[in-house]
Amino acid sequence: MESERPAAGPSKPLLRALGGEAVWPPPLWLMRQAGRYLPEYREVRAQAGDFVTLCTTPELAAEVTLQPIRRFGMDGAILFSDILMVPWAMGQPLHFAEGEGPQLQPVREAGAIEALDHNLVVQRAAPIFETVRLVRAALDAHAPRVALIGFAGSPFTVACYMVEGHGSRDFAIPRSLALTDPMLFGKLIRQLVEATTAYLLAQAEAGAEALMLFDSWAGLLPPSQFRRWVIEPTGQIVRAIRKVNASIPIIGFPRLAGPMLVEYAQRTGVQCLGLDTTMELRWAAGAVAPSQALQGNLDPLALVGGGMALEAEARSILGAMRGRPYIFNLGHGIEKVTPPEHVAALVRLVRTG
Ligand SMILES: Cc1c2[nH]c(c1CCC(=O)O)Cc1[nH]c(c(CCC(=O)O)c1C)Cc1[nH]c(c(CCC(=O)O)c1C)Cc1[nH]c(c(C)c1CCC(=O)O)C2
Repeated sequence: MESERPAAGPSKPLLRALGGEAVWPPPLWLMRQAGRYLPEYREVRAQAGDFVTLCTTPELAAEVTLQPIRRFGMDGAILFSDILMVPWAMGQPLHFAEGEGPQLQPVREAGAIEALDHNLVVQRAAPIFETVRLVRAALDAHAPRVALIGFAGSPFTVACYMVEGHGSRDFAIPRSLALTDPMLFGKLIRQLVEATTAYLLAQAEAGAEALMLFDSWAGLLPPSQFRRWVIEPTGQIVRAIRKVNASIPIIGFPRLAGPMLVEYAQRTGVQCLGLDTTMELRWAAGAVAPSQALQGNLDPLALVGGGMALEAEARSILGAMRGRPYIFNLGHGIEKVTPPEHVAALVRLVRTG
């Protein structure tokens, strides 16, 4: 199937970097590059009504995926969806309240956790795979250098929202459950490993060329818990994907992992490490294998502010990463108050090296 498509993987700069090549100037994309800082996104978002409808209407989700590519010409397009669409597809009611972030009906007891069904995911998420197909066809036709990135949340971060029911600074409820009833928390994590593997493989089959696992809350865990709930399940997903798809590159993003990045890089099998804003880049470069790509880690606030500080921060990152496989990105998602012209300026700067 893949051989029939134009511009096969290896010629795309993003895929070459993920393959371990020191491409320069480095390929670039930005976490949350589609979103509320773009007026054209706000227009489609208003048309869709609610966020879940936007994520499950392929024509609209494909349109917002492509908006930042048209405007700025990044090297990667990331599927427009959300990490919480996996619990939604497993049967957990999800709602995005205006200004409050996601709201889920919390699952905390054995009955509620056992009632979730990971087997439903591929069927219920069908519109999301259709979005992948539409975006890939559009890129093949109009932007053959741009690679399509599929994604999911990692089991631990997704479980945090599922158990807590909404965002939190410390996710004390899920972290307590993991300590007091690890058997039950482990059941939830196992369901998520199954669901996430099937969900990512279906994205790959629909045309995604790289996959990313977002583990936004990994850094809340002490090392023993980090090994058990971050490294183990992530490794299981990577190995299960590898059995079916030997080549698709996987980016892991264990946010705020600090020194645990070393074990994560060694033991999960990911091809690329996403780095958050706190990561010291030269340390990270020494902590992972030379063939493992790094991605990150500009402070999203530098992009909000723009000007000389943005230029200085971006240049310092480029200086530290030159000569190794690297993908320019932020260390966390774009802020909604980001002026689009600052994004355009950053793309120009990175492109000129
Ligand atoms: C934790 C997390 C979520 N979602 C995601 C994470 C991991 C990365 C991170 O830590 O930010 C990942 C995500 N969310 C979204 C994408 C789309 C692709 C992209 O452009 O990066 C991706 C990759 C769209 C979105 N996901 C969400 C929006 C904003 C919703 C809107 O348009 O109203 C977008 C564009 C909503 C969302 N979704 C989530 C929260 C906490 C929120 C509310 C925060 C907010 O409102 O900005 C859960």
